Amino acid sequence: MRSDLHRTRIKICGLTREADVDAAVEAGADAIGLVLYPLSPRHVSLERAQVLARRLPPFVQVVGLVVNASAAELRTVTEQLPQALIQFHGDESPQACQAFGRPYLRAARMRPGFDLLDFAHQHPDAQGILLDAHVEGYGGGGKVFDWSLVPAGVSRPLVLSGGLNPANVIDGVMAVRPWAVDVSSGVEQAKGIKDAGLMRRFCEAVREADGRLADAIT
Ligand SMILES: O=C(O)c1ccccc1NCC(=O)[C@H](O)[C@H](O)COP(=O)(O)O
Repeated sequence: MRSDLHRTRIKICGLTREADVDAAVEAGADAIGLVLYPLSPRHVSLERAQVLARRLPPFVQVVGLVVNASAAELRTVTEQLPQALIQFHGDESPQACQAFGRPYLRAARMRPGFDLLDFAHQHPDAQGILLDAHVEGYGGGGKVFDWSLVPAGVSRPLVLSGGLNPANVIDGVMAVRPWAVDVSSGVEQAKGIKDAGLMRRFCEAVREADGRLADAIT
């Protein structure tokens, strides 16, 4: 249940440039996502991720996104980017996600018939479940899923994702009332190239949604 004081957290994902990291922080992002998956057009190496992460001020979280990384690769990520919250965005089992013993984000690819309640129960150590659209490949598809598929009572904080942008994020927050939202392509000029104005407008829209929900509660 949301309180009237809830501030929907904002993750902006797929950053590759220093100026975009700075602009995301300026716009009000609470987290920046760095795609460590080599096949993504938004991929950054661990060395670049360290450089970008060092720009973050206190209380802005870096998220390291992996897809079916090996245990050795994951160990390297946690050693070289120890401050990162890991986002599992592939087919990783609950055991694989929990094996490295740290909080993590687990992506769920939403589609009719998907049991999100059970999925969340399988991930008691997940700091959150990121709800993404079910697209070919693994993610970053810019596609909205049917928000009515999200049931009440999910046991882990939810991060609404998938095709969000400044024009639809208010509706998404009002519909799902998530702990946080996540956006990538909806604030881009091109893959991996963010638009400072779109990031600002996205964050402003999330604040507008919070205000409307607070007014509805009080
Ligand atoms: O962003 C990518 O390129 C990507 C590639 C492979 C797996 C996951 C990827 N992104 C995951 C994210 O967390 C995105 O922010 C999420 O899919 C939403 O993307 P969008 O619909 O473009 O806002």
